[in-house]
Amino acid sequence: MSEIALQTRGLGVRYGSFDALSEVDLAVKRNSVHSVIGPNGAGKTTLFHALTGTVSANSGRIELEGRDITRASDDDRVRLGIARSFQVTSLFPELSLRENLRLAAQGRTPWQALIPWRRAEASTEILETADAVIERLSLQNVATRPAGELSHGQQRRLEVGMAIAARPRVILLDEPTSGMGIDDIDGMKTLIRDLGGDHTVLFIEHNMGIVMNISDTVTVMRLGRKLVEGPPAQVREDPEVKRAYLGNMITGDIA
Ligand SMILES: Nc1ncnc2c1ncn2[C@@H]1O[C@H](COP(=O)(O)OP(=O)(O)OP(=O)(O)O)[C@@H](O)[C@H]1O
Repeated sequence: MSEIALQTRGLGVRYGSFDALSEVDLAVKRNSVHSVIGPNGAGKTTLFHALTGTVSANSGRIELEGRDITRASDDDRVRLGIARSFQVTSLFPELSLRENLRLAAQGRTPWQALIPWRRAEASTEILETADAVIERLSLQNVATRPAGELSHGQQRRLEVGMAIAARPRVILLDEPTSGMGIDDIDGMKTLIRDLGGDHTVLFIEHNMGIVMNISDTVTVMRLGRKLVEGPPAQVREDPEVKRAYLGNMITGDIA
C-alpha cells in the first residue's frame, strides 16, 4: 500500500472565469499531520471544498488511497473515508457527549442498526468506539453531560471527535483553533498532534505557532497555487514563503 493517503494532481477549480485553484499537486502521507497555510484568498478553503466534493474540479485528479474520487459525490466521499470536522452547530445539544459520538460512530455502519440480530453486537462495538474517542479527547469527566452544556473548547474538541468516530481514512479540519482562548488552543494542539500517530490529518490553520509545532508537512498556498511543500523547518526558511507573507514573521517553535 502506498504511503500516500490523499493526493491531488494538477487540481484546478474555477469560479466563473476566475481560477481559484490551479495545478495543485498535494500529497498527504498516511498517519501524519499536514497543514495548509497561505495568505487570505490563497485558495485553502477552495482546496478543502474540492477534496470533500462541495465544489467540482475543473481539471486534474483527486485520489484517496490510490482510488480516483475526482467525480465522486460528497456523500460517496464520506462513505469512502473523507471526514470533514463537524461544526459546533451540527452537534446535538440535548444529547450527551457520549451519545453524540455514538451517533457519529453509527453513521459509518448504518446497516448494523437495521439488522435486529446484529444490534446488540453492533452497539457494543459502537459504544467501545465512542469510549475510545472520549479518552482520546480527554473528556471522560464530561462524557455524560449534554453537548450544549460543554465549554466552547470542549465542543470544538468534540467536533473533531465526531470526525474520528466515523473511522475515516483522512480527517480534514478547517481552522480548528479559530476563536479559541489559549488554554483551549493547547488542548486542541495536543489532540491533533496525538492523532497524527494513527490518523491522517489535513488542516487549515492561521496560527503559525501551531502549524510549525505539530505539522509533519506544511503546504503553502498563494493565489490558488501551491508555493512550497515540506517539513516546517524547511518551509519557514524558504525565501518564496517569506515573500508571500510580505515580511510578516512566520513564528512558532519547531517541535
Ligand atoms: N463562490 C465563489 N465565487 C467566486 N469566487 C470565490 C468563491 N469562493 C471563493 N472565491 C475566491 O477564490 C479565492 C480563494 O478563496 P478561498 O476562500 O479558497 O481562500 P482562502 O485561502 O481559504 O482564504 P481565507 O484564509 O481568507 O479563508 C478568493 O479570491 C475568493 O475571493
